[in-house]
Amino acid sequence: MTIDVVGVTKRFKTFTALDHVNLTIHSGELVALLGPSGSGKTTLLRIIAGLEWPDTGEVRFDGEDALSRSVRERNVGFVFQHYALFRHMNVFENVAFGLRVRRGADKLPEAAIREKVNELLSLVQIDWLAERYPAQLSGGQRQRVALARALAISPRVLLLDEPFGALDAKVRKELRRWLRHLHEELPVTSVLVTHDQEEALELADRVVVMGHGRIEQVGSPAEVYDHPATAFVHDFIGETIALPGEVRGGALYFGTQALGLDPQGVADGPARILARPHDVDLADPGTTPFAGKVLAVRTFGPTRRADVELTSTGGPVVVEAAVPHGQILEPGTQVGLLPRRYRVFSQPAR
Ligand SMILES: Nc1ncnc2c1ncn2[C@@H]1O[C@H](COP(=O)(O)OP(=O)(O)OP(=O)(O)O)[C@@H](O)[C@H]1O
Repeated sequence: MTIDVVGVTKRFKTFTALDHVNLTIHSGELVALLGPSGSGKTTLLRIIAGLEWPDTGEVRFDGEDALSRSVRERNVGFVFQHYALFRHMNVFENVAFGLRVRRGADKLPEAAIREKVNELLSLVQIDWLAERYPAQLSGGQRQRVALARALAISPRVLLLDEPFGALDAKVRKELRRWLRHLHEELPVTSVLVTHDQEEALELADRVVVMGHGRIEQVGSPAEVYDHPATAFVHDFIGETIALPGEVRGGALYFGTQALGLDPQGVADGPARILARPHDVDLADPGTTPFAGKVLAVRTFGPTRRADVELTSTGGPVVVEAAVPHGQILEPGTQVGLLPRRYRVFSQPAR
C-alpha cells in the first residue's frame, strides 16, 4: 500500500501543527517519523489513520482518496505507547477482539478465528501466554500482544506511535530488532513515530525528520546522519558542535580572521559551522581562532573526548573534541579546535 500525503495542513485554533506536508511512503516500507516533542509526528500519523482530519490537503492510499474513508475502511492497525489492552480479557481474547467484532460477510467462523489468533501469537512469540491476563504480563509482552491485536485484521498499513516508549532500554532494543524482522515477513507498510533517533536510524528504511510542523528532510538513515539537509537536522540527529562564523566575499571568517574553511556556497552573512565531535581535531591554539582551555578528558570505550571551554568565541562555550589515542592532555591546557569535516549553514536572523 503506497501512502501519499499531499499538501497537508492542520491547525489547532491558531497553532499550526502541520504546515503543507508532502510525503510519499512506498508500499512495504518501514518509515520513521522522527522529531522533537510537538513537531507534528503524532498529528500526521493520526491523519493517516483516520483519527484526525487535515484542514487542507489530501491523503491517498494506493492513489485513492483515504480522507473520505473511516478508520475501519482504511484497514489500518495501530500500536500506541499506552494503548491499553482489555484488562478483563486474556491475551487470546484481546488478539481475537478485532475479528470477533466483524459483522456480515467479513465475519470469520470460530475455528478460523482460533487458527488466526494462534498463528499471530506464535508470530509475535507469545503463544505460551495465551491464557494470561494483561496484569500478568511484562511491559514488553503487553506490547507484543498489542501488536498481535493490531495485526489480527490483516492491515495493509501498520501505524506505531512510540510503541516501545515506556519500556526499559534493553527490552526496547530487543523489540526493535524483532519488529524490523516482523515487518519484513509481512506484506505491510509501516509508519513509526519516535523521538528516539537511535530507534529511527536502526529500524527504518527511510527517516522523515520533522520540526515545527514541517518536514526538514526525508532520507535513508545514513543520508540524514551523514548529509543533513538543514542545521535543524544536523543538530537533532547525532551530536553536534556549533562554531560561529561569517561568510564575507565567498570566504569564511571568525571576526577579522580568515578561517581557511570552505563556506560551501553559503551566501554572505552570519553562519554556523556544524561538525560531529569526532570530526573536530585538536590543534595548536595559534593556528585557529577557535581556542580555549581543556576542562576535562573523558573516555567512552574506545574513544576519548576533551571538553574544551572556548574563550575566543565571545563567551565560554564547552565543546567536545576527539583526543587521539596516546595523546596526554591535562586539564587547563590551551588548545585550538579545527573542524576536519563540517557543514556550513547560514544563521537565520532572529
Ligand atoms: N487536539 C489538539 N488540540 C490542540 N493542540 C493540539 C492537539 N493535538 C496536538 N496539538 C498540538 O500540536 C502540536 C503537535 O502535536 P503532536 O502530538 O503531533 O506532536 P509530536 O511531534 O507527536 O510530539 P510528541 O513527541 O510530544 O508526541 C503540539 O504543539 C500539540 O500541543
